[in-house]
Amino acid sequence: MDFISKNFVYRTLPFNKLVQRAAEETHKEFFIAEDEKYYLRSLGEDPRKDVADIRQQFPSLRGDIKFPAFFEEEQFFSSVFRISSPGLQLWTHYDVMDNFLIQVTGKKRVTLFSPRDAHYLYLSGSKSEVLDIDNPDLDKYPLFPKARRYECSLEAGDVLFIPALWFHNVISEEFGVGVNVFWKHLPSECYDKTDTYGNKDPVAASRAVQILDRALKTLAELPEEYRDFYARQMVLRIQDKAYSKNLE
Ligand SMILES: O=C(O)CCC(=O)C(=O)O
Ligand SMILES: [Fe+2]
Repeated sequence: MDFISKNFVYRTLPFNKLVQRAAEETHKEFFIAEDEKYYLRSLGEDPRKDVADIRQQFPSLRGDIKFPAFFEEEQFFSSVFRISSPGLQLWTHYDVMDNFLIQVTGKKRVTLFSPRDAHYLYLSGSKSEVLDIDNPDLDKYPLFPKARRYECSLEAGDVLFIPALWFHNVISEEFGVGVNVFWKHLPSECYDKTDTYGNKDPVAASRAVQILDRALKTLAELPEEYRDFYARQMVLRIQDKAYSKNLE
């Protein structure tokens, strides 16, 4: 799926039909093409306001789902049902919560990139513009090969811990059913209250970015030579004051 050219559409189907279509490679009934792929990412009761909780939206599955006991119930954020066709690839992105990705059936390849390699990923918001991570366009994305990648294969019964801010790209190698659970590891007030997907930046981060945008506008009032001089000082100050010395 390509979030820039939006090569996908949102459609409604009865659940059994969705499962049937996601499980077959060619369809007798389809929306666009007989080999189209399907992806379900479950939502909350009111998708604009509520977060997904598989225990509420799919109560008959409630008893089947036990989240690994790595966090307190009050840290729970959401649990998302994910069903995908074979061959479906989800763009590289980060989420702001810690996450267990639980594979129920099928096989997935998950490629992770460290948050520290973000500057090689050509980000647009929380998503990377590099879609074909196995065969990237090096004229457009020359720094991409510098990003260290960590790959793993998820099979039925496997659970992958994806820490907050770690980029992930997911390819379903088979028809797959999975569930993921996001939880807050920062104090609750750090998170954006309007976030329903677990991918809005923490409030302090969004505020800092807004202030930076204002600083950039202000710098633009200066002639080039001066703007360059003060911008470089500011970069050095950010590196000195805000970069972590504890991370490799
Ligand atoms: O497995 C998938 O389809 C996507 C998983 C994902 O993006 C997540 O768990 O945050
Ligand atoms: Fe994700």
